Amino acid sequence: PSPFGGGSRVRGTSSHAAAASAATSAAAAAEVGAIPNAKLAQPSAATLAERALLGSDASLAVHAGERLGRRIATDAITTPVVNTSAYWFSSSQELIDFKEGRHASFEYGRYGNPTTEALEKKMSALEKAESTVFVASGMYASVAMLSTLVPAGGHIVTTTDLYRKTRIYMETELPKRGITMTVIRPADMDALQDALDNNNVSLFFTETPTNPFLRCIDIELVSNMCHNKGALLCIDSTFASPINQKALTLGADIVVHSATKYIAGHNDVIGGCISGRGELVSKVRIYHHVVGGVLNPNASYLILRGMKTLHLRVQCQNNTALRMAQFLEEHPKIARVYYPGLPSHPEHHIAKSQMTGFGGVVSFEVDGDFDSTRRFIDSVKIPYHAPSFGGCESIIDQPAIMSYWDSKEQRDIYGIKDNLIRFSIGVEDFGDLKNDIVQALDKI
Ligand SMILES: O=C(O)CSc1nc(-c2cccc(Cl)c2)no1
Ligand SMILES: Cc1ncc(COP(=O)(O)O)c(C=O)c1O
Repeated sequence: PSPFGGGSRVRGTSSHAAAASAATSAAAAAEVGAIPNAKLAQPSAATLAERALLGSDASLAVHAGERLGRRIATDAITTPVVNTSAYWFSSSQELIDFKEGRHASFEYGRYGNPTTEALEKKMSALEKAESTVFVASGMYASVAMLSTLVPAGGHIVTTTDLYRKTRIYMETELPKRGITMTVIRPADMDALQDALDNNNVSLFFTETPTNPFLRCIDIELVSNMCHNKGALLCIDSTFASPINQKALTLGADIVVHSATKYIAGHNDVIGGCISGRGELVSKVRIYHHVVGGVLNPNASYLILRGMKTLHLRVQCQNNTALRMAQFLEEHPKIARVYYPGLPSHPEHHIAKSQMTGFGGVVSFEVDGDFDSTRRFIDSVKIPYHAPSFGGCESIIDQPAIMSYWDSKEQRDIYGIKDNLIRFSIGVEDFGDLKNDIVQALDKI
């Protein structure tokens, strides 16, 4: 087999790198994802070696998927961007070996890419997942998961507090496949049990923490409730990031992320990922290979590069957000603060039990009306008035305008008050952000 493990042949590679790559190419071929019809395999020798070497999230964020056994064999420290739409084979026999799972490659760009594969391995290491597939956006990740794991005519459960576009997709597209849905309030475990008892539930899909009220669901509890009834549990863990929460270790079957947010972390790329057991992720990957919401390898590189500092950024954002939440909760012009790290949060006890940090987003209600809230937003100087969250630059928005301007009815149904603010804390200095918020509050 090629010394470079299949299609990504790099000229001028050192013998060391070639030997490392050759040692992993056969094992890598069996890793789910390289060949969609491969039997579910044990982790490759390289993956096992990495796990033995890299114990902490900090080391995994920097090196997992890249330090040992990266399929792209060069002497470069960084993972090269493999810009190709197709992969070549040296002989018909090599192509047959690929088709039958003995030779690792990707055949065509929609079926995979070595740069993206390194990223997938890094995420699998951080989420303690058997497999991860990276895709074009967080929304596509949710769509691919729902399209694959919920059968036509199936029934799902989800929660009232949810990213609005995810809700819109489930309300408008799933019924076209005869799929029905029960919507429960995040803390209403009786409603979840009732839904599981009275429906053949395929999947419970929820965010935790949720957008925008940062409600928290007890992952271990709901996974047991679902599994007792043969239902799968998928957690959208975007607001937590894999640093603060490892949902698979708590019983979730699948985790999805908008990599656009904390994972890439620089407000410069859109992506998504699905992580979990190989048997489940392989089904999503096969769907993805057909439908083709492909993550461009240049985007993969930006996300890989962002993940190098994921642990540092998230820890900083956790700390600053907690200090900001505590400050806001004491301010006379703030009516209410929603932050899982505050004892006043309805699920603070759940967040403490399943999260190591509470994230960088603080939602709060200004003690005022629509116009005074607008004046506050328009008076802040450091946070960008923009959508999205989780990046280095602080972002602030008023969901009543940003996400729900088109529907007063929806705002009323989901409790999106005119004075609600979402504040995504970046990695700026807390003092600078606090002073900026103070001067803006002084103006209302
Ligand atoms: O609604 C959209 O399609 C994108 S706009 C959107 N912004 C946020 C959001 C979430 C947390 C904090 C902040 Cl500042 C913003 N969530 O969706
Ligand atoms: C919780 C959550 N999941 C998914 C998404 C969608 O991700 P993307 O914008 O990468 O499609 C968002 C977007 O804000 C989100 O807040």
